[in-house]
Amino acid sequence: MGRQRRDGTGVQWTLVIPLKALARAKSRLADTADDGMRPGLALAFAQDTVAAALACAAVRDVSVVTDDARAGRELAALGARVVPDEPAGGLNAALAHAAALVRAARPAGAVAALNADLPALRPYELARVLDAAAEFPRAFLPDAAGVGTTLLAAGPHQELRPAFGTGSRVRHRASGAVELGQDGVDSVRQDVDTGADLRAALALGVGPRTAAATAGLLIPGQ
Ligand SMILES: Nc1nc2c(ncn2[C@@H]2O[C@H](COP(=O)(O)OP(=O)(O)OP(=O)(O)O)[C@@H](O)[C@H]2O)c(=O)[nH]1
Ligand SMILES: C=C(OP(=O)(O)O)C(=O)O
Repeated sequence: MGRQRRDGTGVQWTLVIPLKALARAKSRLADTADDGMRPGLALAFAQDTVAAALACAAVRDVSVVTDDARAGRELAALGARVVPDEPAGGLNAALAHAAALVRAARPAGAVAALNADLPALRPYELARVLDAAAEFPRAFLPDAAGVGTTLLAAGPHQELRPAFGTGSRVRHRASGAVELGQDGVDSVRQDVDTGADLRAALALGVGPRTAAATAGLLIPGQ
């Protein structure tokens, strides 16, 4: 049984969080963190994202889609289920496959894809977004830059139909997913791709793994 809600819609979500191999992750942070640091930084972002997601009252469980052994170990230790990155066809294929696995186990379950690079994520802001998403068959939240997507949600019996990647806001809107309101949910929108994004996330306040991983890092413009 899912946890009882004190407020909100009462819908309990399964989150699917994709994470590529740490050695290849966060390439756009190369001017901020060197090759030796980026894998640890990508893992710290994912750990803070998963920990906040698991602490969210609207979240039943979290599946991380990854083939990275170290990330899988660390995120399973936080309480996430780890799903293999199949069919090796990139981000959207992996998300569609993982969402189908979730649905096979619970056909009427609500499923949402969430980026793994949200180190400032606040559980109550995530609950606000998921409660809003529960009003629609499919819904999404644009990222802080206004061009991408940080969350795509599909209600009971709805296919997720993920179209993540550069410029995904327009694609998700064109797919019929409802764009959710953006007030008061900055921490769910603040993905970290660049040094400027990292600065913005630090200003919001990041989780403890990201705080430790960025201590002593010279971030451009900071
Ligand atoms: N499982 C899985 N996750 C992926 C894949 N490609 C990207 N992701 C994840 O999807 C989210 C957005 O990915 P990207 O922006 O393409 O990659 P990134 O590592 O965040 O950043 P860049 O290397 O700078 O592009 C991140 O959480 C990634 O880890 C994939 O092929 N499989
Ligand atoms: C995958 C995405 O994120 P980004 O490329 O910003 O990491 C997206 O916005 O769909």
